[in-house]
Amino acid sequence: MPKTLSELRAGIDQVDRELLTLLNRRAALANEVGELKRAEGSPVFRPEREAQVINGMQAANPGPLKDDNIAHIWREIMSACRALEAPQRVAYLGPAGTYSEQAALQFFGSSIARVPCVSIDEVFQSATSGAADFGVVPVENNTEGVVTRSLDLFLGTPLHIIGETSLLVRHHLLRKDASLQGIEVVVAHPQALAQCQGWLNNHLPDVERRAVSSNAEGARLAAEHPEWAAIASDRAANEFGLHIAAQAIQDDPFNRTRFAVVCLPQVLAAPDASGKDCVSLIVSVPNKPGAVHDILVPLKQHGVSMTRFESRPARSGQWEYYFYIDLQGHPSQPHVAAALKDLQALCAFYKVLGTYPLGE
Ligand SMILES: O=C(O)C(=O)C[C@]1(C(=O)O)C=C[C@@H](O)C=C1
Repeated sequence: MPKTLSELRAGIDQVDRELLTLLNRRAALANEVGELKRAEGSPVFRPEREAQVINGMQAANPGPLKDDNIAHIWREIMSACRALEAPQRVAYLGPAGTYSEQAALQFFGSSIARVPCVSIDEVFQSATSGAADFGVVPVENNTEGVVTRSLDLFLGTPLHIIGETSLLVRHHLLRKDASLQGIEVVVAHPQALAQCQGWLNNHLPDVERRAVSSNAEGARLAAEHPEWAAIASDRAANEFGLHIAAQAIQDDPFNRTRFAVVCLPQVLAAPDASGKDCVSLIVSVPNKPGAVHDILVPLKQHGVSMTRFESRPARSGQWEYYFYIDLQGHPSQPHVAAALKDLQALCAFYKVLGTYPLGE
């Protein structure tokens, strides 16, 4: 005999009670961990431990819940437990409703103290001055390339990268009214305007495109001006009471943006190895033939994979460049340590931006 709806719901209620007891037992343990950490003055947030917990739960997952769901659920559980130890203050490019905010929530879970900033520069300043414990900044988009302001600020900052997360970015055209008729201006962050240029050329070829400081700021303006439209997320549509006049208008359906999570080394030292880690570096090489080739040799010799290689002008007036390099592994692994030592010996400038668990 198949069970009735009320029997099945009674089963769910029973399981929920058990989950409640278990979750509170877990929270009480985290509270005790918090007391231990307070006594020894060590940091609350431990990204490598959280990565291990999530990897472990995914490995043990028999289904039917998907591994993505498991990651999401445990991220929130740990966020709530962490907030009992001490709520972490996280700075990001605001206002509410930006992709940067979404990235911050994806990385830390929703139990954080939010510190929205007006620019990427202010995110770096907040995390440097102590106004926030952590900052979340965009570093690259798979269609538009690197976020140059973030890369340039990495060069001189005392902050280091302790984590990363990447977001599938779906841009919508948002407006007070749900139609495409009578739009005079499209407002958005320059990156979003660039990521949607094909759609804009096809559907709104004669409409002015105006760059603003963030997509959420564009949404705020579109809520004030009925003849303006914004390019932003569905969260921004909710936040500012706008309609989605056209959905998923980004030219690349797999449009992803990667964000780095930064903090002062005093707030959190480089995370221990989690098993799936990355080292980010900035280097420059002497201006001589073959120098760029030479820095790749130690990586090959020690069997270290490079997952990213970007260049930025050094602004020295010469044709000199800084190279932003991501390597797979952790410096506690002898082959990675050996490759880094040999690489450093070849560089005119060498800065480790961070060592951190690979993100989602
Ligand atoms: O294991 C710890 O250090 C904890 O504080 C517990 C816990 C968790 O909830 O599992 C919470 C915060 C840390 O970032 C890591 C893990």
